[in-house]
Amino acid sequence: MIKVAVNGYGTIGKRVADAVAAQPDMEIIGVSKTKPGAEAFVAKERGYPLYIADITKKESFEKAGIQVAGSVSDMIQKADIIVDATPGGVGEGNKALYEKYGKKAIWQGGEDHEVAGFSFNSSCNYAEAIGKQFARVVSCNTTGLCRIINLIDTAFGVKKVRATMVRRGGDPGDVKRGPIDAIVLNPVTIPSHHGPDVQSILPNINIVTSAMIVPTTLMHMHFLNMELKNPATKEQVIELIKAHSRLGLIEKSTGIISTAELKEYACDLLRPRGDLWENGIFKDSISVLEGTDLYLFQAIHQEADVVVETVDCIRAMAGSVKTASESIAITNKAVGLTAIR
Ligand SMILES: NC(=O)C1=CN([C@@H]2O[C@H](COP(=O)(O)OP(=O)(O)OC[C@H]3O[C@@H](n4cnc5c(N)ncnc54)[C@H](OP(=O)(O)O)[C@@H]3O)[C@@H](O)[C@H]2O)C=CC1
Ligand SMILES: O=C(OP(=O)(O)O)[C@H](O)COP(=O)(O)O
Repeated sequence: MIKVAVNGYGTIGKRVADAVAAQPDMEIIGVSKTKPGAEAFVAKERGYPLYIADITKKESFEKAGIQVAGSVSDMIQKADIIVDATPGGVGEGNKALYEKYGKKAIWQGGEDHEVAGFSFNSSCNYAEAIGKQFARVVSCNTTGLCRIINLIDTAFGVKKVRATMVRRGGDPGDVKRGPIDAIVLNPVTIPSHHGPDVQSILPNINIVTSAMIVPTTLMHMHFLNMELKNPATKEQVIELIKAHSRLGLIEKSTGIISTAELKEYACDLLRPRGDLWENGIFKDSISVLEGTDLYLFQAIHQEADVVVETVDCIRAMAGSVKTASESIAITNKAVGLTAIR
């Protein structure tokens, strides 16, 4: 069994812990937080040993009824690999600790590519991750872009991509974020960081992205245009999407035309926390104009899509499973992911 520690048991960390715990070849040896809170009680209920960043705060946790297993250093020494899910920009500061103990580590998209020197997406570069010591799972938006762009590029060749991300302002549990009533150009400048982030995995893709933030928490929405090198039909694109286990297809017959309805659908499907691990591509939006001009809308559940990618990254770095298709199948089966159709 691969012994996994989650350093940062928050929005992403708690989901990664549950996804790892569900795998037949992995186990959670510990999770960490900096202060007592609801998620500490969830970790206790799940049986995940809780470690803390500052061991001098042990008394505050124990006063709250939370048993502390030790310090983050203690946790790291017990693990084979650490998933760093601390807030964006915090994870970089933990690298020295991982190096000190000679441990493998995976960061999330809030860290720069340079922190790990390798950015990961299971359907794009799984083989390159095999045996690596460090990796970064790219952010939710970049994960969603890489999945579909790589699929279309492999089938038809992509001359250029133009994409706009309409991003959620914060997660449902983020009571300190916004905006409340504005459309915020973020960034105002074009291109946004998403294009170069995609190129950290798909370096040959000509891509320009733009992004904004709006008052919603449920999901991001992408407008995607790809100019193809070779002609395609809408039907061919749909068949390719259907054959990809992390690309969901939202049928017109569901009546779903919004992130709220899609989230409700995921909840009704009894997904854990209503999580949509796959891209939510709106089938009716798929258009191929003049044979080579592809358009589509896709919803991205920011809290979820990186979670299954992180599990595959663990497996690749451990070297236990050599192919993406085999790992993805194990991961998807263990968490209960059958992409929506
Ligand atoms: N939220 C999202 O939609 C997405 C986030 N990401 C990326 O995932 C990463 C994590 O983000 P997210 O889960 O949202 O963050 P959260 O703020 O939800 O969780 C961060 C966790 O890290 C803990 N923490 C904070 N500082 C430290 C520290 N010094 N040592 C150990 N643990 C610490 C926090 O503990 P405590 O609460 O006790 O302080 C909390 O449990 C970021 O890189 C982010 O960019 C990627 C895709 C989507
Ligand atoms: O990290 C993320 O959310 P957050 O930093 O806004 O909490 C998401 O991955 C969105 O980030 P991105 O827009 O850089 O992909």
